[in-house]
Amino acid sequence: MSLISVKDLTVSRGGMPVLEGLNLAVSKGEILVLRGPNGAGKTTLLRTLAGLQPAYAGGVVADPETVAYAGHADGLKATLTVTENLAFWAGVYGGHDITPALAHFNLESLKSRPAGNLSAGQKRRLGLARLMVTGRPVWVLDEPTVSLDKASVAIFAEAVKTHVGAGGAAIIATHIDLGFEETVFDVTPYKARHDVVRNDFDESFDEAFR
Ligand SMILES: Nc1ncnc2c1ncn2[C@@H]1O[C@H](COP(=O)(O)OP(=O)(O)OP(=O)(O)O)[C@@H](O)[C@H]1O
Repeated sequence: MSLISVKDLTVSRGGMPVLEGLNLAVSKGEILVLRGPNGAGKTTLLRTLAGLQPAYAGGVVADPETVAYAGHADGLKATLTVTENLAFWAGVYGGHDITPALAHFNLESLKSRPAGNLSAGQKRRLGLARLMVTGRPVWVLDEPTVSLDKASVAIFAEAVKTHVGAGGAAIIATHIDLGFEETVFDVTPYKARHDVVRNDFDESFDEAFR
């Protein structure tokens, strides 16, 4: 049985359909990697899967409290320390131990540092460590490796493998090969017809005619 599925889903941005006719399902142990060019609609789809925006048509089927989402913004509290941030999220999600997350993402030496004083890559590591304290089965991740160095990418990939190996699942938009045994879902063929004109109208063209 799938942990999350969508049937004939249309997702939208600014009230306009971006992708339509989407059918997909993810079960325990599976990693689904979303591909498609910039602006294709991957973020829009992920945000809809995570329940951060409503579906335009069709729907997402998942039990409540299924998805943990990590998007472009890290969602960190700048004045709280690394430990306090993780403890905060553990509290929100139901009290999971933060020790393995601190250890796995090499955050122990930074644990008393306010999140606002971390480097971009360290912030990203903390944002991803947050996933481990949620206890949620489906990790929905939008370009999770941005700002990460090679070693941190490997640490992140290991966390995902461990999570899915323990019966979780992940849906990830990424342009890089993370070495997973994954199912690839290219969103390109699902581009909504209504979106064609708007997407083809690029900014330089716009500038030239102001
Ligand atoms: N706030 C907004 N209002 C209207 N349209 C938007 C808004 N944000 C994004 N879009 C448009 O929606 C479409 C889908 O964007 P989305 O961010 O989902 O693409 P993406 O596949 O994640 O791109 P990337 O690979 O660049 O991150 C794009 O054409 C984009 O320009």
